Amino acid sequence: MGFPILPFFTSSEELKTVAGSKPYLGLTGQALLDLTKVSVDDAIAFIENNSAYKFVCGLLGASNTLSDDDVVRLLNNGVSVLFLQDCSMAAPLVQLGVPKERLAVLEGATYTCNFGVVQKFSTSQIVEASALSTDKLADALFSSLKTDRDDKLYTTLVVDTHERCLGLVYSSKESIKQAFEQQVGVYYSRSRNEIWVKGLTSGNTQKLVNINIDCDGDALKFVVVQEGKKSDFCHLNTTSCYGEFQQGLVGLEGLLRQRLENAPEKSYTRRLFSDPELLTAKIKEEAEELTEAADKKEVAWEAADLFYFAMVKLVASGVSLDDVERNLHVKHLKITRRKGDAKEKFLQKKPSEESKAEAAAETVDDGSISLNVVSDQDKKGVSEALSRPIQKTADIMHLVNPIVERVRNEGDKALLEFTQKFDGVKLDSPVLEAPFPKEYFEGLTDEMKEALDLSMENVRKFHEAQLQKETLEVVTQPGVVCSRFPRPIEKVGLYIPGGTAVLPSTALMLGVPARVAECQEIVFASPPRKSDGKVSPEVVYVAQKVGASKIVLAGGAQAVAAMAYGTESIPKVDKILGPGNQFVTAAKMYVQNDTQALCSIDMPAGPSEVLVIADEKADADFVASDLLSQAEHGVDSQVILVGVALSEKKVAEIQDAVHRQALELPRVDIVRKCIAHSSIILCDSYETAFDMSNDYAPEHLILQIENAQDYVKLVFNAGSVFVGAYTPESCGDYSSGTNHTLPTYGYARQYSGVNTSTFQKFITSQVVNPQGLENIGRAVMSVAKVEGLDAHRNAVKIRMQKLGLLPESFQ
Ligand SMILES: NC(=O)c1ccc[n+]([C@@H]2O[C@H](COP(=O)([O-])OP(=O)(O)OC[C@H]3O[C@@H](n4cnc5c(N)ncnc54)[C@H](O)[C@@H]3O)[C@@H](O)[C@H]2O)c1
Ligand SMILES: N[C@H](CO)Cc1c[nH]c[nH+]1
Ligand SMILES: [Zn+2]
Repeated sequence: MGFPILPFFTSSEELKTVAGSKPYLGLTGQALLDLTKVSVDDAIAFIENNSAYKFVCGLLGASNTLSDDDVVRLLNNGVSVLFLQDCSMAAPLVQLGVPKERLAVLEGATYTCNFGVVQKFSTSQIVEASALSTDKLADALFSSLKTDRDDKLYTTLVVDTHERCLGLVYSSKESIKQAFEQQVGVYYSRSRNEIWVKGLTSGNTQKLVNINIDCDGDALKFVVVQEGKKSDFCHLNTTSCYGEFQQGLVGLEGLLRQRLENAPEKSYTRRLFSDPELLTAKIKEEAEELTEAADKKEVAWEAADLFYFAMVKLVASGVSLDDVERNLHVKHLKITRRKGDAKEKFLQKKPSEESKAEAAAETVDDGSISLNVVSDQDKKGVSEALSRPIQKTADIMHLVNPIVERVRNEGDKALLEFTQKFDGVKLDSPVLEAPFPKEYFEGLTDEMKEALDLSMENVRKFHEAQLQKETLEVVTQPGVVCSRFPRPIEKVGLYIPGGTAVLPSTALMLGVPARVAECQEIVFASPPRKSDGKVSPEVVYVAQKVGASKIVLAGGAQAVAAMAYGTESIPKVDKILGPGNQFVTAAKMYVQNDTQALCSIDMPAGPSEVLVIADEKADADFVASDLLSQAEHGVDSQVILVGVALSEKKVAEIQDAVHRQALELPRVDIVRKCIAHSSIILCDSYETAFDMSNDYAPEHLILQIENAQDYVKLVFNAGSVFVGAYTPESCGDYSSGTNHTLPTYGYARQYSGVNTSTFQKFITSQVVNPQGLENIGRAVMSVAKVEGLDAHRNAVKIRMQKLGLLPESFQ
């Protein structure tokens, strides 16, 4: 259950003064810092200097003003959980790499923490530290505590700071109050029937460190430091009421502390304390022996030796095991980890690929923009490298479902509200009707028109060639003619992303084939610009050219919902197509599954990704430029280089080119985050490289290898392939003629990218004449019989009997 009050520190000043003047606040073990007012440095200093507060949380303001770096710094330096006032604040933090369980979102009037302990904090339990007193803390405790004992005492477990049980005692309300006031172990003695200040007579007093309640509120736990000469808890002069503890690390620490004070002059421990060189040598020696130990017994033996000498070092340096454990705890809270590579001098030379990968990895130690390097022999590493940086479906759906539901139920009103919330634009109407007003084309240059026209023409040529117009006809048996004919999907909704970049190219990639397929109504949707609430003139130009009837001025899940269900001003469409971020993709998947929406989608086309297969002959600059062209799309994009027999030198050249080119890009911050979850995988053969690629099923596959065209036959899963050194992926993004709306997340295993048939459906028909019925009728009847579907059978039997194709007596 935890302590029922969360002291709230509302300023840096308060942190310094109140925490010092009210040491009893530390007994709660927890604190919430207002991160809109407490500086990051002060928050970290507070955690470092106040070890009593083991569970320190931070409250982010409704619109988080902390930079990503500050958030990471806080979590890496001991902040356990971030309290969020609004659920929409969670997604960007999760994207940043903050684990979900480290976020407590305000729901109703309660923050729920699921990290370390499961604890719900209602806003009434979050109380300003300056307003708290020992009485208030005790009263809050009493309101959560219960006892079923006749004497109304509370069962109290006493443990030391290593959570080892010292004994079981009882507390009364008065003893608890005194414990708060004095911060020492005060209980209630049942035998003497009076308040019992532990150690008052024996001298074995206790410093009280923490008070806590168990999960169902019927037992207290006091964490204490046993003080006094022998540090015994039990009246039988043993450390605990269950006897002495086993001589583990804590016992060794105690023993060495005593030895530090009184070890005989010539004893070995004394020598160690007074000869730092000897101690250093012993630690190294034992560490080496541990690395060489082979069987379990040997490893345990050598580890114990190493711990012994390490403990001598701790005691000699005045460092306690508590300090080490606190350090481990803060490290456990870190959300970014060091690479963990060993220093050069400790590395033994290793052969071949593995060493190549490690050597290459070492170049990324310093904030440079470079990819993680793994060898294909490292199966776990490869699997991690190829896992996509996306949120779990359940998590993203949790955010998207309420948006879709609200737009579905409240139409334009909800749509306009979400546009204001997520895109920062307040609009009067969510839709722009064709013919589009002149002012929407302002800023469009002739050069841009020409570029768009050229791209549209190439996309038209390639997609028109794909158009299936003819009716397919096959005579399966004499008298049985089967056919299939295409029809355009009537109303299509085309989503054009506009979050971090405006993509008029997507408008043409979707609009042109919709036009080629002769869809009757084309509706565009794209997020409006913050500056003036319009969409870019390039998007409007394409909309006009392909004959779109409307542009929905909205983005994200809300735009998808509006087109799927329709609103007062937006028509419901039959199919939604187009790429987008995780919210857009999740909303498309939602509406596709809702039979009430009656709306299909093209495919899951989420954050862009590319896999480049390169060999030693590849140009490092070309490879780097292709990786970066997809990395700049978004922080959740991923780029992978599979290197076939690459030399160390080549890997270094590529890393160097990535770094150099990235620094020149305006979107370097996005690139940096994308590259952080992107990798180079080193392998020996083209076959292995293609196996890996087929397994990953990338949206884009680039082949920068010798005789690239010959290897296309090895491609089984990919959205679109870019063959040879002079085929950058950007050509497909804009102008070559292929479509750039492609399956991501590995869905290239089962989906094709957008093509002309994506805008069509195919209807089959058949004609059966008497001769045909004679040829297939008996088969139909037999199968219908075995299925027990007599009406099916009758429909054939009646006809065949009238035609005289069956005897009258046929049953
Ligand atoms: N697979 C493909 O074929 C393909 C093609 C082009 C682009 N893309 C990808 O499309 C994506 C475009 O993403 P984008 O973000 O730039 O634009 P977007 O238009 O897809 O998304 C922007 C919208 O997301 C919504 N949003 C943002 N934060 C939100 C939050 N916290 N909660 C709810 N909704 C929120 C807002 O409504 C905003 O309008 C990129 O990842 C890019 O890589 C993919
Ligand atoms: N590469 C993206 C598809 O993943 C499409 C795009 C549009 N503009 C630039 N690129
Ligand atoms: Zn692109």
